Amino acid sequence: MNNVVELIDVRRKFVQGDVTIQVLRGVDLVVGKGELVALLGPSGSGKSTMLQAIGLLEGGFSGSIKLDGEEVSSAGVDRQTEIRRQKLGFVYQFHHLLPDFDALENVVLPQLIADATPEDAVERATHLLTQLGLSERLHHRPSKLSGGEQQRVAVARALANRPKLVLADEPTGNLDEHTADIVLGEFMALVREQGSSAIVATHNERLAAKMDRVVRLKDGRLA
Ligand SMILES: Nc1ncnc2c1ncn2[C@@H]1O[C@H](COP(=O)(O)OP(=O)(O)OP(=O)(O)O)[C@@H](O)[C@H]1O
Repeated sequence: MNNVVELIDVRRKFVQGDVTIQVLRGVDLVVGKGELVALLGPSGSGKSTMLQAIGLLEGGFSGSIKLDGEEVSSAGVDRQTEIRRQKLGFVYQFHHLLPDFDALENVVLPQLIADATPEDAVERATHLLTQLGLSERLHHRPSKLSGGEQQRVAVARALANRPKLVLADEPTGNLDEHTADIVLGEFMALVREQGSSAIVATHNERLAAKMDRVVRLKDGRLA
């Protein structure tokens, strides 16, 4: 069985003028199928940068990045886009939902882009949103939802295409403690139910302790 993520010696530096910041200094990480990993580290330690590398959202990295057994760091742009659509789901601190579409449509759209039939996409979106307690909110636009509800829609959207791997960057960082606990619990249950893996970047030790494993980014490497 393939690991879902294998990073070997991943490095990233940012150069601005004559200042160079070496953010990742040789990151190694293996994430197994179905594993939920918390990524901890102080502000500025490179958690988002690491998720951008794994999510194929930016270039400029060196080292090896394998997703689902495939070396993707050297893949072409088209293949990387395909991998993002087929295999990855993303949740951010701020929901980034489309404001002119309702909750259901926000979860249906990524499925249509991935070639699902409209009937299947609506059924899957309804199922996910119902599991997240939003069956009465399907036709609300994001602006008519609470912060916790918005983030639940973002979770449903990330899981809609049954990604092998969900990358979450402070997914509950914008919520109060109680709501953060509930939404994270729901997120973890759904990820487990569909057998996906997840990497969740967070500052929150308490939430991190609920995951299968905690890794810490320090001085550009994982401890
Ligand atoms: N596009 C960029 N250009 C220049 N520097 C950058 C860029 N992106 C990130 N950095 C720098 O890289 C370092 C790591 O940033 P990153 O956002 O990955 O940290 P983080 O651990 O996610 O922090 P936080 O917890 O505050 O979100 C920071 O010092 C940041 O200023």
